Amino acid sequence: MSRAAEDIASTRALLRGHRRGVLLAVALMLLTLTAGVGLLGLSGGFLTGAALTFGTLGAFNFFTPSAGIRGLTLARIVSRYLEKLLGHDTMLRLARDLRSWFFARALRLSPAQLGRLRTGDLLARLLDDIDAVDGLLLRATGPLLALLGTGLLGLGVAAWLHPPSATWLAAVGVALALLVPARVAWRRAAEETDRATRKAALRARLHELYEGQADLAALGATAGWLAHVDADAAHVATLERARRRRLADAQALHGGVAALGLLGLLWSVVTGFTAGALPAAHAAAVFFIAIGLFEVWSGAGLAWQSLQAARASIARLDAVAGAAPAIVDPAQPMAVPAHGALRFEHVRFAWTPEARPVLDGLDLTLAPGERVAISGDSGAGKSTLGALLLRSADAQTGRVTWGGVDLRAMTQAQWYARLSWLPQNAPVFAGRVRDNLAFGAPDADDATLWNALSQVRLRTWAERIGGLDAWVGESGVTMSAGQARRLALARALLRDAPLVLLDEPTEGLDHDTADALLRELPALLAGRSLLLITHGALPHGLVDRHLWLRDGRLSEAAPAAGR
Ligand SMILES: Nc1ncnc2c1ncn2[C@@H]1O[C@H](COP(=O)(O)OP(=O)(O)OP(=O)(O)O)[C@@H](O)[C@H]1O
Repeated sequence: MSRAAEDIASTRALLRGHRRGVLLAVALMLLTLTAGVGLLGLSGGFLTGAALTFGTLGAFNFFTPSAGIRGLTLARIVSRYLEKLLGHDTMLRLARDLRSWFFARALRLSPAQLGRLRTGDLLARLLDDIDAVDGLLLRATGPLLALLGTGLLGLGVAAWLHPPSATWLAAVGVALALLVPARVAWRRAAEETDRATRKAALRARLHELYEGQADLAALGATAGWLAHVDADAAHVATLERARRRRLADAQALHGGVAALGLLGLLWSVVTGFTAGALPAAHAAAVFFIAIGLFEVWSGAGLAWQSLQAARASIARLDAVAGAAPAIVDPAQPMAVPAHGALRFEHVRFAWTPEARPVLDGLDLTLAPGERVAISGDSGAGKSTLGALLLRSADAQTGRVTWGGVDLRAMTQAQWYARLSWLPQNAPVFAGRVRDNLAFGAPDADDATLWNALSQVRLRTWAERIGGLDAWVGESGVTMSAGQARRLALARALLRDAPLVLLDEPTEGLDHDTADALLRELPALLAGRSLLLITHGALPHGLVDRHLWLRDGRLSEAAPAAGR
């Protein structure tokens, strides 16, 4: 792609960027089809002419048509070869660019925006919908243009040889051009959208079956889930069958109309011949051109169907890729100090316009180097506060500032460089221990990585499994929950950022390990500010202030027992 992927606003705009390759492939397609039809017409005319002048070959121009046949044969072979080569190359480039573009556009959206989509649905857009779209130009619009072009050329030659036959042929062509799309595509847009949506739902359900396999098995719910998968699959199969039936109907319709068309044409050329208006060789040429055109036009049904499917998929891709991101970088970001106080000023935030505000007039100041813990009932809004800090969403009123600069006045990259974060469900990635530690601090040497492991009490574990280059499985399957949590904590602490946000850092750890880690945390932070979200009891001296989140605001007073 010549432009930055994320600047292209729609699927069609991205497709337009490939128009040169596509136009060339369509031109080659047109040349191949036209050479095929021309070959059939010329051979038919030539054989008929040669047969009728049998024994008087001296009077028959043998050389011009046979040179034409050789020329068309060669042209057809070469253009077909180039068309396949170029067509596939263009399609693969389109598929590549569509995928990276869609991915880049989806990544611009905030986690809250993306979170509204099921992962399986996103996957379906990335795979099935892009499959339907990458062939749009070469399976749908390209062939339709080529069929039209070959048709017009064929009709032109027929009109030159015998205008009445060309008129009849054009009438049959118009009938086919109306009847075939009417059968496969007319008023089918909603069905194509439904088919794409159902396929995505099936993929999402299968993805969730795979992800939740252990829980479903433990709850004895696998059979029920599989029944849903079967029902979804049956629905998709019904839609696919209906689609294939429509295509088969259209082919049958095409065959019937073409057969009648040929009979009519035969009558027309025979009449022309017997009236002396049409030499036999020309009559045969017109007849064979018609056969060639009907053969070529038989691809129209599939092309129309592909066009409909691609349109539905374009709409699905644009629904994600065309969405405006909730968080955008300012055009002229302000300079941001390396260190400063973090401030929430009268922040009010609701996840949706209809929902009650989770944070309602919240104020908080975290001085440089200060350590503050925030607790509250489940659902009180602690993670929401973290989400605003991470800019997954922005406050509806009030503001969050760092060193006096509103977070919205700086770029996300500027802000993230100042923040280190341990989320509640911190991922462990399939890869080496080293990879899992170092992606927030890529320049850290081995000694620093080992030190980080020691700080979170994972050194012995790491030595036992083979050191920094040992492999850990996806989602930490080769680790205990506590080990995975500590690995993620080590990663957060390794990052050289002035503000550390830890969301339940000791979740999953036994009491003694948790207590020891928390006691050591101030030394590990080495003067960095800490915002600690926690449910648990805190050892003395860990934080400077312990605040409670209730009714959307923070207060120093712990809730009364029994609340
Ligand atoms: N992405 C989201 N979209 C819509 N609503 C959300 C979202 N995240 C949280 N909420 C809602 O916001 C409210 C506060 O949730 P939040 O996760 O911030 O609470 P919490 O204090 O962190 O709870 P817990 O201690 O159980 O983790 C809840 O009512 C929750 O349903």
